[in-house]
Amino acid sequence: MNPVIELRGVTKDYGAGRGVFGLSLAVGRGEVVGFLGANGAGKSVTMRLLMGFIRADEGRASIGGADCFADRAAIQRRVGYLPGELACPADMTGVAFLDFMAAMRGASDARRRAELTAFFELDPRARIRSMSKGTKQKLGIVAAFMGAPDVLLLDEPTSGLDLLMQRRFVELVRAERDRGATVLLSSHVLGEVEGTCDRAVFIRAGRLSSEARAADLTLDATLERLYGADALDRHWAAPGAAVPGVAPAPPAPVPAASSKGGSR
Ligand SMILES: Nc1ncnc2c1ncn2[C@@H]1O[C@H](COP(=O)(O)OP(=O)(O)OP(=O)(O)O)[C@@H](O)[C@H]1O
Repeated sequence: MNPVIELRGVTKDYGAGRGVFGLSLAVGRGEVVGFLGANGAGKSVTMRLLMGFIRADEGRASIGGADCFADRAAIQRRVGYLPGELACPADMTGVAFLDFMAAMRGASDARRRAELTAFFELDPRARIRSMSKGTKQKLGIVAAFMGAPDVLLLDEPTSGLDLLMQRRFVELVRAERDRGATVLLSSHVLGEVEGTCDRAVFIRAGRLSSEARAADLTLDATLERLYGADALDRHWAAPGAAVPGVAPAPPAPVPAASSKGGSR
């Protein structure tokens, strides 16, 4: 494989076990890879390292052979990045935000921008401050995809999108894959990973833990990969498993199989 996105032994240590540690990961040209991990596992930190927003303590992150930190200006122009949360002045309108992003990336394909805006039924004229969560997310998606980048880093891309828009997003990523784009996509949504990705890599407590074909992501197998083999046992045993103020319900008795048959 000729990797486009590559991490080699990357560590960013925030202390107290927080951060990412010795990450090695390669995404080949035209591959769509899902990046799965529990809350706080290190997905966004990895994305930010790849965008050159933060500098690794150790190891090397590169995209297309360019060092993500040393060549960050070029990386940030070239890569379509959808952050977990849009960072922009709240007073800005959506249109001004898209203009700003297009100017920053030197990408000004007005037709594609209009097509994406229509596809997601987005009216970008409002001030970002007044937009709903899903509308802001659509704005971020249009900004990330409008330059037709050949590399996309998408951090929880369907967060806040309604079901129809989630489906449209899956269709868009499939079209980008057919176009040959290389994509790393973090997600908590199994259907989205199954619908778009070739394979999934798992991160636990800042370390890559396992890898699976997207087609093999059953719920139980994924829970195990995310939290460990005893995940479900630990969940039920944990004091936090009871909903505050609600007495825990006794476990439902398993229906005894009748020896007389009598199925209806
Ligand atoms: N600037 C920072 N300073 C200190 N700790 C940080 C910083 N950024 C991230 N962390 C810590 O690094 C760990 C990984 O965070 P990250 O945001 O990458 O998680 P995530 O996998 O994206 O989680 P989620 O699914 O909740 O979005 C967390 O413990 C987080 O608190």
